[in-house]
Amino acid sequence: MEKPKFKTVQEVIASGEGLPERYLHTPTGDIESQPLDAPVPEMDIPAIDLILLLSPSDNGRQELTKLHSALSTWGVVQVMNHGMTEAFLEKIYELTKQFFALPTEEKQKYAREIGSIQGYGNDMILSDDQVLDWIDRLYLTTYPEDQRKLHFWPEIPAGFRETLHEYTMKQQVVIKQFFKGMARSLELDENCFLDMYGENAMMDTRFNLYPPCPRPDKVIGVKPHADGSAFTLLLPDKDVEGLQFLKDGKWYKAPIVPDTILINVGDQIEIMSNGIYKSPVHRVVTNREKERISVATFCVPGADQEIHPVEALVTETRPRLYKTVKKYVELYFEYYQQGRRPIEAALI
Ligand SMILES: O=C(O)CCC(=O)C(=O)O
Ligand SMILES: [Fe+2]
Repeated sequence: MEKPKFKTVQEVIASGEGLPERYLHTPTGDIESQPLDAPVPEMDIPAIDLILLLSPSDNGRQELTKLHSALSTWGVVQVMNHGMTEAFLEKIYELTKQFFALPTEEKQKYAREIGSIQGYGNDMILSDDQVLDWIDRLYLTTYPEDQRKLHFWPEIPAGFRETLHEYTMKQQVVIKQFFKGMARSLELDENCFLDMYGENAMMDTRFNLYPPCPRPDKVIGVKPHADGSAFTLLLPDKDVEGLQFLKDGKWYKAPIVPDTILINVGDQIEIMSNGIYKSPVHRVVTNREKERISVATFCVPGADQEIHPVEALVTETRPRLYKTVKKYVELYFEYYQQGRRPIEAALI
């Protein structure tokens, strides 16, 4: 059950009352006890040419090898040749910035209702001791179109709705190509992931604002988590770093590569690939001076789809790791706010 809502981060700042205790992390004694703003090395992930992934040429095969290597280690790639122009991506960033810069009363028209995810505001608080994330967000289901709740879709700034619709349709193309590329990189039939993902798959887009934060050493933007999606398309801020991935117990920062889309594997591809492709734990740290913006789209299999390891990836040397799951995302949110990894519930 959701606890009462708290102010948005922008409202906390505007109130001038200082930093509420509810945002402060206390050291736990493990890796998380380092100051959150400790410098970390940059991760070494490739930029993948999306079109080449579907090409039978030698270059295409090399691209598949690159993809396989990145997804089986980091679980993350940057994608180029995704069919969206620099100007179009710029428009999405601008509209996001403009939305969050609107007066509170205007944004509150799209406020999230208690107990549900869609809309403007902050994430659900599920327990009294939940440490709050330094993030305001607008969360919208964008696909299929008949699932849209348009009363949450901002009418101001002008063009927001149309651009989000256009972005959704363009992402659809990328999603299909990426699923096929992943299947090919594992020497599977090109449609095998797409078939499991289902015709009734959904897309949710989350617009994120991380305002400047007075205590980046103790306050986190998004606490460590892995995504519950099949995979996630992310437009990270073009100038301000903050996204970090965990590998072998250490944090690494994601590089900023202009005009690429960052794609990270989510738990459901980890399950479908029988653990070969990793759903990486990641977090967002805050910045003292600069605000940060990002736009994440979660690709979620249809609610009646059974998600399980693809048969061809279960072998004598690689026994089946995961059970069959359905409606994984529902289970996910419960675990996430408790700081637990939902995928553990799917382990055999
Ligand atoms: O802001 C980011 O770069 C990442 C956000 C994220 O991990 C999420 O929304 O799941
Ligand atoms: Fe995430």
